[in-house]
Amino acid sequence: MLSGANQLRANYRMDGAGVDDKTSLFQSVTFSDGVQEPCIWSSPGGIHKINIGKRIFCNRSLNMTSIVAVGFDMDYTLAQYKPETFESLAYEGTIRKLVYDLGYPPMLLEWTFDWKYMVRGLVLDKKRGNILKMDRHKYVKVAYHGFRELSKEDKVATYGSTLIRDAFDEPDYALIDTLFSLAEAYLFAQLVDFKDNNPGKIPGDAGYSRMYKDVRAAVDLCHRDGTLKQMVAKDPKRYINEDTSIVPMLKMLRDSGRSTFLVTNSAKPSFFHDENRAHLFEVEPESGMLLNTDNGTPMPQVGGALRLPLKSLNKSCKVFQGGNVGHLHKLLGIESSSQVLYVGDHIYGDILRSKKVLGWRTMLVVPELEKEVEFLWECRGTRKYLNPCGLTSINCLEVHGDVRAIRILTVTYENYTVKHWLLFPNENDVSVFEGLNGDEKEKLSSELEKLESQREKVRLSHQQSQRECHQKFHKVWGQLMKTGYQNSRFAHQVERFACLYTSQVTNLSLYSPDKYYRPSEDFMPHEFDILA
Ligand SMILES: Nc1nc2c(ncn2[C@@H]2O[C@H](COP(=O)(O)O)[C@@H](O)[C@H]2O)c(=O)[nH]1
Ligand SMILES: [Mg+2]
Repeated sequence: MLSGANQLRANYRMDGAGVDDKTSLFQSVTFSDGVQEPCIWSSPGGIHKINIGKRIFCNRSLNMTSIVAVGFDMDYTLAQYKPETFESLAYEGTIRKLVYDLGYPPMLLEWTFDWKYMVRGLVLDKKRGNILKMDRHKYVKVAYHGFRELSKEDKVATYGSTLIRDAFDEPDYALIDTLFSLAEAYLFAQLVDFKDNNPGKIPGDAGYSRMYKDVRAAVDLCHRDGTLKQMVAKDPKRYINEDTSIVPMLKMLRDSGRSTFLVTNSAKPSFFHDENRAHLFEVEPESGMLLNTDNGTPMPQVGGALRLPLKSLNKSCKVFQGGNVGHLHKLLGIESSSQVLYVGDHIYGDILRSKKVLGWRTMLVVPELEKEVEFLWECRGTRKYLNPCGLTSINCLEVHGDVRAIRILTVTYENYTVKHWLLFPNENDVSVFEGLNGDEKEKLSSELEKLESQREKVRLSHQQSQRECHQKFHKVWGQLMKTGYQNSRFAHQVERFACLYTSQVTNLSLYSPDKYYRPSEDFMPHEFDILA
């Protein structure tokens, strides 16, 4: 058992730079195979090639040398479920409960699930039957009623008022903030459509909120009554990715002197018992304690200092149910909560609460990120071209030495030049014609009309290009971390609460366990053009 940072051993120095690693620089590098790829420039001696999809991104400086213990969540973190099979299982189990236990029409049993349709970060409006994607200011940018997109007018009328400061939180809204919620969100959208098209067919003619409650209760039951666990236990390979790099990653951390621990709501005994992996955590292989949650044998309880004084903690017993962070820190020799790095997949349960309530450092696992950044890399040129700030020149239309209109020529991108016109003063301002004779007025007027029509064309084509770019990420919801030009609400939460984020927990082993993670520089809008 470790008692402090001073006992850490730095066996692994893969990046060579260790404590003061300022060299982590993201670059496009052409490798010997001729392929240009994004890489990490990770050591003074050369390039340590890390695929961009596997990179660890940093929001807040984190010096691993001050981390004494690394904790892990289990489900969707160490146990990498395959949403295509696991969420389908949850979907089917939920439908069966709706039909057989809650009286929903049997035709639901024929429904199918598109596991790719819903994404994290969406918000369900339970009362209205809508699914929303919003930006970091909680401005609703994309809204669907069931599977029907709301018109811009309907969207603005329902959510556009800046006077109503809707928090878009429980109880009227539900956040899709874990991959476990993809199936219930999809089922909710299906039921909304079904109710609209089949009045009276939903039991008790329940409203949208009631339907959501039923779906939630049915999903919850699938998790509690063993429906899902039993199926996964029968054929784990079908539902969980076998990741052979987890054990080496845990060993690497332990060899570097860190304690490792697991804090989970889940019980996955097979992980520990297969190949005797229990030694990877502060768990005794023979104890079988994790199995006990399933077979009913009492687990050791650490139910709070009042009931169980610290001195009575049985050191040989390494699995606890309940308990509190004080006990855990004591067991791990943690002197300050910032010596703990916790890695999880749930932005609220694992990350926000660990950071805000416990003061732990955090790393969020976002499996979707791998594809997202790879795709971003591929279409980086288009994104630059779509950036509305990319001005290249400004010209003025002058009449009699007066500036009557300003023409802004925007971005030139790979032989494709877009002209964007901005008028000043605008065509409704009659002063633009003051002092001009009839011919001059007509000439200027037609010039302004041309500019206006060209501006409209550019605006529409720009909008279309932006839409196409977003649709490449996801046909309905676009880029996970963006909503238009703004960060999405999900991205905003990641930025605020996750010190680090990455696509897979095992990406930790691609970096030195002594790495000093540093964020990129922040830019305010006024600094951006000058410094970025
Ligand atoms: N009772 C419910 N349990 C749920 C639900 N969604 C997920 N889960 C279970 O939580 C744990 C998460 O494990 P962790 O390792 O990530 O902490 C896992 O066992 C799921 O089955 C739910 O809606 N209701
Ligand atoms: Mg989890």
